[in-house]
Amino acid sequence: MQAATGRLVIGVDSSTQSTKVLVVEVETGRVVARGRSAHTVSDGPGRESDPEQWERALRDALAQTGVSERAEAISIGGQQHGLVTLDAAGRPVRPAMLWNDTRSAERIPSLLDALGGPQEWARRTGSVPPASFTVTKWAWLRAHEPEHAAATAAIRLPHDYLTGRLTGEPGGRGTTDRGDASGTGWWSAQTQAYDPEILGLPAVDLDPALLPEVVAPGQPAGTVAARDGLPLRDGALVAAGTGDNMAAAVGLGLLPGTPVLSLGTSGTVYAVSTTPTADPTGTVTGFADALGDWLPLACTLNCTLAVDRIAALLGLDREAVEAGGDVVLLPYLDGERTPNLPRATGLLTGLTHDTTPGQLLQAAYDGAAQALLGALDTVAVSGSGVAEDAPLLLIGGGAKGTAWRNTVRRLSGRAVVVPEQEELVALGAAAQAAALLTGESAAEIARRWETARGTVLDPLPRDEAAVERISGVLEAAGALLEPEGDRKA
Ligand SMILES: Nc1ncnc2c1ncn2[C@@H]1O[C@H](COP(=O)(O)OP(=O)(O)O)[C@@H](O)[C@H]1O
Ligand SMILES: O=C(CO)[C@@H](O)[C@H](O)COP(=O)(O)O
Repeated sequence: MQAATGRLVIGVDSSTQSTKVLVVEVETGRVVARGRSAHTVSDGPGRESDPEQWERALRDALAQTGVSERAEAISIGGQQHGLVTLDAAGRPVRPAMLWNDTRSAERIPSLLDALGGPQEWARRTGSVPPASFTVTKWAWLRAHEPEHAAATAAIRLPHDYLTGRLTGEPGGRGTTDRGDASGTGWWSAQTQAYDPEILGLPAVDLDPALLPEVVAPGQPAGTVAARDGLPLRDGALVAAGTGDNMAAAVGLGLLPGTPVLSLGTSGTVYAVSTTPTADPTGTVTGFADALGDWLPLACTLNCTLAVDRIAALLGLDREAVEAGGDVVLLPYLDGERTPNLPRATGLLTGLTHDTTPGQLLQAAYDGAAQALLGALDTVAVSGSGVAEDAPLLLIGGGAKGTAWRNTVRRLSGRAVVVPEQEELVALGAAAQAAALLTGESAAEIARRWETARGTVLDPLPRDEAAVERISGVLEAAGALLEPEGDRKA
């Protein structure tokens, strides 16, 4: 890489599978160095990661860049929703329960009832909380591990935890931002503050003093004060950071009218909206964005990892897809959130003697992609200005794959734009950090950096037959996907 001469900032993406760090030149947006370090996630009934491992991964990834100590500001984008519980000394009480841990689904019916039903949750918070949301995880912890709940002196989201490790949380009050706060379930989209009634529900019973301060868009969280071996400059500015999807929206300089499809551990589809949204069906969560607008979003639990797993089971390379056949594969290996089937398992139907392994793999791509594309109409609410034929911005690790690109084109019938820049979450975080130095808005900076520039792939005729096959199987599957008594727990 060319030597760095200008002012530098750091953007971090602490996502489910890894930490990615970009060192970016403020003036030009040029990425001058990068680092990456993997995380481990538990398997078995839950999905957990050790927050201290994220910090070690951050240290490794920063050190790999070789220039991190030159940066004047840093910001963290992180996987949304995870419940990080800290004791009075600021150490994790237990591993974090992640966004894709569905054990807390059992708490949802009573939480919904306690506030007056899904409609009321949507009206207040913008979302009907799925098992991903922090509020359901906290309710689960109180019910199953009361000793851990009692030992909790502070609650943080993954990005808040890392921000706090940088700033040292002066006065013990950590920070978050409106985007990530809007995925907790206890932040009100109406008042844009924590909701005392939700925090006071018997199943939640959470003292707001345990929660971080919600920093206003564009304001810093503090300065680097607690380096603890992190290769950063003392006194460098720390931006508020945000959830990874909000960070990617910033990183793309996203404006209303452009839908985004992100293919990573999670699949997400979203657009910026100038008005708050409230979908009482729960398909779309009405998040806030990081900058003062809104980010209606649908998310699946099974995307690139699930498809890669099916390819591995078949002994195929992930690109070895074949067209044809009538097989349908719903790859709900981790339960699913869209559609909301937290205890579902994968379902395969339509096999014949003629079915080839490549067709089975293609069916896995189709099942994963259609779950997201089917939610696009609900994301395209008024305020988001998304037209029926608006091209889709395709991002995330999966966007590098030809099979993913072609599946999205074939099932959406839309043109697809794949940005040249691959790490949009980290770039968005870098833009947040740069905004602290220049006084511009982070999205303006990203637009100045031309981060959304990329290859345009023309639309393919929409494969209506495949879309209908998938919805037909979903409708007919009933109890196979939603075990009896699922919603009564
Ligand atoms: N060249 C590629 N083609 C298709 N998929 C890819 C390619 N490279 C990486 N991936 C997929 O990207 C995924 C990781 O994407 P990423 O957006 O980094 O995930 P996350 O942010 O959830 O950790 C992997 O699960 C892998 O399947
Ligand atoms: O739960 C959601 C969005 O609501 C996920 O999108 C998480 O934010 C995890 O993101 P990745 O690690 O897959 O990027």
